[in-house]
Amino acid sequence: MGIMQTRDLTIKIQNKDILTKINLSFLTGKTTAIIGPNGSGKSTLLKALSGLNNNITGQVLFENKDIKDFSKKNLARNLAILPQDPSVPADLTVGELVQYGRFPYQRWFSRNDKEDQQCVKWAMQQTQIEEFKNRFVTTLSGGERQRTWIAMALAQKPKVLLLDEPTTYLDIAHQLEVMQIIDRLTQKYNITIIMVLHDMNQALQYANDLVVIKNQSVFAQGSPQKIVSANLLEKVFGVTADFFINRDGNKVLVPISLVK
Ligand SMILES: Nc1ncnc2c1ncn2[C@@H]1O[C@H](COP(=O)(O)OP(=O)(O)OP(=O)(O)O)[C@@H](O)[C@H]1O
Repeated sequence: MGIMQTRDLTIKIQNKDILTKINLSFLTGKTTAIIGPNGSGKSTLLKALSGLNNNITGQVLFENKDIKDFSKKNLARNLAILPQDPSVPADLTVGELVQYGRFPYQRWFSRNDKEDQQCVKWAMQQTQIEEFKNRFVTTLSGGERQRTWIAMALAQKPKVLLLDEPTTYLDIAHQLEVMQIIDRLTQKYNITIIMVLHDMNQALQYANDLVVIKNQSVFAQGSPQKIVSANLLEKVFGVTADFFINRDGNKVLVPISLVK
């Protein structure tokens, strides 16, 4: 049994069906990638998993309990989400932003400053941003900024980290950097990662499990190395692709053309 499940999760927005009867289970301490065409409902699914979408029918379960039964703070101690395009106030330093991640642990009558500081330090170490601590977030490069957002989410000390396209806008080296941070979080700290990705090769290389969304439903779920095939790419994205085996023995793909 995975750390999170959806049961007949259905989402309509303004009377339009976005997701219909989604039944998924997410592996504990592993990385799950969610892929699918633009507009297929990936971000909507991620938001629903985080409890940010109240407009759902069906259930989202965290450790077998409906997330509706968690207080906001308690949920935030377990689940952290990094949206696609977070915006940052102009006058916030890296250290201050990461500190915000501690909000779910702070109470008006007692602040556990030492633990807060330790968690902030740990989060900044994991994402290698300690040297930027006193810089304004707005002055960072795209890669540094993305690591800062991840650090803020990590400061929450979540069991599950939800990431929406964490490598968009990054060059290939910084994409790898983010994926390696993610890898370490699962392997060393048993954090469960659920992320929306567009890059199928990143999913093939880094995800333990893949969820493919198409036409408001789950088209397939399973090990990416097993389920990604020419047939799947044709049916889901309408493209033909060639496959190769890389030096690690993993499948990689090269998209070739649109299916006529
Ligand atoms: N607040 C909203 N109001 C109206 N429609 C919405 C709203 N939020 C999402 N939608 C619609 O729901 C559908 C799914 O959107 P979503 O952002 O989840 O897709 P996605 O798979 O993440 O897309 P992309 O790959 O382009 O980021 C889209 O048709 C979108 O226009």
